[in-house]
Amino acid sequence: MADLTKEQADQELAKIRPQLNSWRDAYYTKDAPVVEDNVYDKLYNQLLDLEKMYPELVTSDSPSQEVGDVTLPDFNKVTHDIPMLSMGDVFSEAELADFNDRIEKNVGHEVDYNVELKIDGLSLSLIYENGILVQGSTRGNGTIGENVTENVRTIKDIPQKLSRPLSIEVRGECFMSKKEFLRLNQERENEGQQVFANPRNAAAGSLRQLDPKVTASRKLDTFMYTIVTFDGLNVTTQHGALETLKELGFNVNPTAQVTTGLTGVKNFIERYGEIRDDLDYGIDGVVLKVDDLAIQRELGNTVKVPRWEIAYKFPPEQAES
Ligand SMILES: NC(=O)c1cc2c(N)ncc(C(N)=O)c2s1
Repeated sequence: MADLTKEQADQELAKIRPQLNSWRDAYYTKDAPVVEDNVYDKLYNQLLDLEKMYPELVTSDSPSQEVGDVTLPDFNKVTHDIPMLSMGDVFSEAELADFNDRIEKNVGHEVDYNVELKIDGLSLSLIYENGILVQGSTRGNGTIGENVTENVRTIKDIPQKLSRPLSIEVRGECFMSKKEFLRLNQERENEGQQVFANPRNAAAGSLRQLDPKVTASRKLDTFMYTIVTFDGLNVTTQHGALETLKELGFNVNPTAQVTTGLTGVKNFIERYGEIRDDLDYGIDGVVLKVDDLAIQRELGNTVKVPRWEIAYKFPPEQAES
C-alpha cells in the first residue's frame, strides 16, 4: 500500500475496521460467513499495514486487537476492578426474616426489594467502550477472571454494540437452556464423547473454551442483571437497572418483581419453586436485592458478600429417575 499520510490512513482505517468487524461478527455470531476468507484476509492485511505505519491509530475495537480464532494455550487473565462477589445464602423463611430485620435495623425503615430468579449458570462480566463490546470475562476467583471475549462474541443474545455509545460494565449469568443441553448431550453421545452432567457444567465447559468456534457451535444464553458502572446513565433502583439493561439491548429475565419488605416474597418463592421444572433454564433459588441503589451503597459489603442482597436457595432438584 503506497505510503499514506496519517489523515489518509485514519480515513482508510475508519472504513476498513467496521467492514472487517461486521464480516467477523457474521462469521462468529450468525454462522454465516459473508465473504471468502481471502477477501477478508486481504482487507485485514491492509488494516495491519496501516496500523504498523501509524500505531497511534490502533483502536480497542480494531479486529487486530482481538485474539480471533487463535487457540490459546490458556486463557488471558483479567482483573475485576470491582470484585465479583458471591452472595449469602439462606434456606428458610425464618432466615429470610432475619436478613430483612438486619436491614431494617440498619437503615431504620422498611425497604423495597427487587426479587429475581437465581439462574443456574456462570457469572459473566461484559465491558463496553463507547458502546462497543471490548471484553467478556468469567468471575474466576472474584478478582481475577478469564478473558473469554472471543467466545462471548459468539453468544447471539449479547449485543456487540449497545443502543447508546456508553462506556460501562454489566454483569449477569451465562447459561445453557435445558433444550440445548439435551441436544448437545445427544450429539456427544452419538459421537462417543463424554456427556455433561448438567446444564451448568455444559455452559461452563462451552464458555470456558479455548477455541471460540467450539463455543459458537453451542447455543449459550444470558440473563444480565447488574450495571456495575453507570457513566451516562440515570439509574437509581435495581428494577430501573433491569429496564435500562433491556433498553441497551441485553437479555433480561422477565420475572423480576418489586416488593415492599417481605410482602409478596413468600408467594414469589412458592410460585417459582412450583414451576421450576417447567422453565427452560435452571434456577437454584431466588435473589432478594434492596431495590434502592443508594441504600445498597449505604449498606455496602462484608469482606465476602454484599449486605444488601441474599439468595434464598431451593432444595436441590430431584435427579430425573
Ligand atoms: N453471585 C451473585 O451475586 C449472583 C448470582 C446470581 C445468579 N446466579 N442468578 C441471578 C442473579 C440475579 N438475578 O441477581 C444472581 S446475583
